[in-house]
This record gives sequence, structure tokens and C-alpha cells, in this order.
Amino acid sequence: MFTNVEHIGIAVKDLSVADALFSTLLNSTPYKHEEVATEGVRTSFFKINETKIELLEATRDDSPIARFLEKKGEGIHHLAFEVDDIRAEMARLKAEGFVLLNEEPKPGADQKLVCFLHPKNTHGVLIELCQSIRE
Ligand SMILES: CC[C@H](C(=O)O)C(=O)SCCNC(=O)CCNC(=O)[C@H](O)C(C)(C)COP(=O)(O)OP(=O)(O)OC[C@H]1O[C@@H](n2cnc3c(N)ncnc32)[C@H](O)[C@@H]1OP(=O)(O)O
Ligand SMILES: [Co+2]
Repeated sequence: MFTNVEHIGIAVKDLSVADALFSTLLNSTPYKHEEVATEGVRTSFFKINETKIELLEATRDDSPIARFLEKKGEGIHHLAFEVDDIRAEMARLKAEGFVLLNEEPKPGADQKLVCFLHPKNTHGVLIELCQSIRE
């Protein structure tokens, strides 16, 4: 089951520059910085009540974020939803014809298992499914 919007992912060229802007904008500071080497990204997370913003900078030229920036420039990169059972949702969505970009849940940032759906089947929006990893 989809339970809530978990975060909005924003691709940025320079994380420290974007951190400063979003800190001023939100009158807040990031609660976490985390590198996810498997994705070739460095992230910064802001939280306002239950709303999370994930800023993403590429750490490698072959990172999805690097390619996105190359093609589209900075901007909203993906919409992440929290799910209660990522494997069940992946099987359900695959059966419904959505294209899973990873066949197995993979480690994400902020203590999550994640899966991405190809934007060609979701009206041009890259969708991420996130399930919290129980401590
Ligand atoms: C996991 C850590 C963290 C977390 O929250 O835990 C993250 O969120 S990490 C985020 C970075 N990782 C990913 O995005 C993984 C999933 N993404 C991919 O597999 C690729 O980026 C993919 C398949 C979406 C696009 O791959 P690529 O850029 O190599 O292909 P193309 O350039 O040919 O793009 C194909 C087609 O899709 C359009 N596109 C690409 N990225 C996006 C996007 N973010 N939103 C919407 N559309 C996107 C691109 O423009 C092409 O469309 P076309 O009409 O053919 O030009
Ligand atoms: Co994300």
C-alpha cells in the first residue's frame, strides 16, 4: 500500500550552494547528508513537519543525476512514495505493466529500500518507492 509522499528529489549541480538556498528558503537546516555510492549521489535532506526534500548532487559522471543535469539542468528529479511492503508493491505494479528500473529492492538513502519506475509509463515523472528498513 502507498502510505504517503516520502520525499521530493531535486537534482542540483552543487549541494552546498543548494543547501544554503534551501536553508534560507525553508528557514531550516538539513537534518542529514548522506552519500549513496551505488547511485553515484550525495544527498542532503530537509524536513518540514512530515514533508521531506532530498537534494541530490552527482558524485560520478555516469550517475543518473549527472545525466539528468546534462539533459535537463537542475530541477525536480523524482517523487518518492513510502510503501508498507515494497516487494508486494513491485509485484503489483509489474503485473499492471509499469516498468521497474530495478527488479530487486535496492539500498537507498535515509534507511530505506527503494525501487524506481520508468518515467515513460508514469506521464514523465520518475517515481521512487521507499520502504523503511526496520532497525
Ligand atoms: C537511492 C538514493 C536516493 C534515495 O532517495 O534513496 C535517490 O533518490 S537516488 C536518485 C538517482 N537514481 C535514479 O534516478 C535511479 C533511477 N533512474 C534511472 O534508472 C535513470 O535515470 C532513467 C532510466 C530514469 C533515465 O536514464 P537515462 O538518463 O540514462 O536515460 P535517458 O537520458 O535516455 O532518459 C530516458 C528518458 O527518460 C527521461 N528521463 C530521464 N530522467 C528523468 C527524470 N528524472 N524524470 C523524468 N524523465 C526522465 C529522459 O528525458 C528520456 O526521455 P526522452 O523523451 O526519451 O528524452
Ligand atoms: Co530519492
